Amino acid sequence: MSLKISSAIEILKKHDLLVSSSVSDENLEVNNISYNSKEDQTNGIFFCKGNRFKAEYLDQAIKNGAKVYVSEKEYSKDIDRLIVKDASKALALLSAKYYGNPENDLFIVAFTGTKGKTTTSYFLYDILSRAYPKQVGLFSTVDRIVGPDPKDKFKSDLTTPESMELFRDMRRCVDNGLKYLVMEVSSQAYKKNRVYGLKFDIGGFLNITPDHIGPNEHPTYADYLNCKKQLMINSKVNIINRQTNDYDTVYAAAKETSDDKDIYRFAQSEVGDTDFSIRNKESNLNDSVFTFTAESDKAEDLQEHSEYTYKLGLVGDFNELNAGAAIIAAKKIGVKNELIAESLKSAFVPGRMEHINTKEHGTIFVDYAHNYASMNALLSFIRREYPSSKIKVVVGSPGDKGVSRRAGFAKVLTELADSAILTTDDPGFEDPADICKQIDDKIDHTKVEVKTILDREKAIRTMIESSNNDDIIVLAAKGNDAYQKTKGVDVPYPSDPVVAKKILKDIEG
Ligand SMILES: CC(=O)N[C@H]1[C@@H](OP(=O)(O)OP(=O)(O)OC[C@H]2O[C@@H](n3ccc(=O)[nH]c3=O)[C@H](O)[C@@H]2O)O[C@H](CO)[C@@H](O)[C@@H]1O[C@H](C)C(=O)N[C@@H](C)C(=O)N[C@H](CCC(=O)O)C(=O)O
Ligand SMILES: Nc1ncnc2c1ncn2[C@@H]1O[C@H](COP(=O)(O)OP(=O)(O)OP(=O)(O)O)[C@@H](O)[C@H]1O
Repeated sequence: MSLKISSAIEILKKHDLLVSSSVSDENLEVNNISYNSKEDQTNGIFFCKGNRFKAEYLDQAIKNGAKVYVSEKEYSKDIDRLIVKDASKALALLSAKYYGNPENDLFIVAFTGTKGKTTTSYFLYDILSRAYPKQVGLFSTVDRIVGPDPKDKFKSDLTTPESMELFRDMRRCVDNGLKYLVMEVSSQAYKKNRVYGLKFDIGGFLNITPDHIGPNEHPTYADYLNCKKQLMINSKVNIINRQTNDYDTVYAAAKETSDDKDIYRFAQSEVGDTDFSIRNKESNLNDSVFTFTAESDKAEDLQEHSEYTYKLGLVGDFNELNAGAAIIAAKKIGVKNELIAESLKSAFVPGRMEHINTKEHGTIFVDYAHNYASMNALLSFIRREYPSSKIKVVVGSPGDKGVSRRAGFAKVLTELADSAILTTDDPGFEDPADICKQIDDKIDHTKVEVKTILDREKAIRTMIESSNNDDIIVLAAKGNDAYQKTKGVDVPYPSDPVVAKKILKDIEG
């Protein structure tokens, strides 16, 4: 991989990002790119970016071999430099070029939404992998898959990677023979210009509710919405949940760059003015059956049958909605209904509505729901489908972020749970006992029975041992995370599904 400095200058000028350049040899071709001074920078281009950047990082990068740096400030006159208006935008554009513009060789489908990005991405990844074996990549919060070999699958650090890693991993996808990429795009990705300049073949907008607002994330809801809707502006074909909050704003964003014929709307209830409708036919604790109906001419054109019935192996009405978005994307790519149906029937998403049937202790769901909106969607679904079951929840809230989730959990537990055990979930630098107390203080104890057990494994054991076959236990918010983020360290934790299965083995054999 390489980048010629003259070409970098040309790209920066084209995007009106170049403020000044001080370059001794425009023909220099760098073959190293980095924004982390600790790495080897031999014959490299180094990017000074981020609020916490310090001048000494550049000194270290120069010592480590950097030949050129890109920055919003002139920190040093010791090496060649390109001074730019925005270093994160420059990083995205120049990384794409450095890695040989792999995005041009991939059909990219991206999903955004406050909730459902991971689930929908896995649904579509599975569908496309059946239709086009060994040709599909996945960039999700859980895993990044850059090739067909098991060694090409690894855990993600961010939902949407930093632009440099994004283009690096797209390059790996292309080199490994992949043709399709399914990815999640977080609002932060737009806020931090991780996907700057990237055009998506298909973009899906699932929903938006107030979340991710606070220090280090978005200052206001308006800023959050503005970042999220960028996916619609930057997608050729748009898939939009007709029932999302701020639908008019999202639709207008899609219209900025796409014709009506390239915008597909879908809805779960009779809202009218939609292209597809999803209607639940039946559901149980293992799967749900729903019809997917074309409601407009362009929707008719996309499907072989104007109505098709799917069985989804992941319960929750919100998952039918996620499936709807994946179905439209798959249809647009040309996958047949039968193949989509086969895939959805056996859908599995790590840590999302994973269910464990017990012999004598009810049904256990492990689910990543970790704010009011997602817990409300989850517990309302269970309450509606199983009105006579007791809903028992084990949950904690993380430290150092998302403080509003604590009041959200108190509210949703009061409204919908029968009993709860509050426990530890990624306490960071906070005391988990304080976090649990903050949740507990806001719960109406006349409506829900609450205990605090800080040891998460003990909390799960206590809940399982005290439950019987009519109960539904929800192990919430941690999904299948195999760590507890504690004081800056990822302390290993076996994960909720593993813990629950081990306890069941102990007590049920
Ligand atoms: C707020 C935010 O998005 N921050 C991200 C961003 O940091 P930044 O550009 O501001 O950089 P910084 O942390 O100020 O550091 C300054 C620079 O100094 C460099 N450095 C630092 C130390 C050193 O010795 N040498 C050196 O060169 C660093 O490499 C960095 O380039 O760029 C970093 C990578 O370049 C990211 O790791 C970091 O994500 C942080 C860790 C994060 O957790 N972000 C969360 C909020 C996030 O993005 N979440 C969304 C999902 C949200 C959702 O669910 O919707 C996501 O997409 O994952
Ligand atoms: N469409 C939806 N609407 C509301 N809640 C949902 C929806 N889809 C999933 N959920 C709930 O949210 C949880 C997280 O789902 P998922 O991981 O797919 O979303 P995400 O957008 O990737 O989340 P995050 O950004 O927090 O990683 C699920 O475990 C489920 O409880």
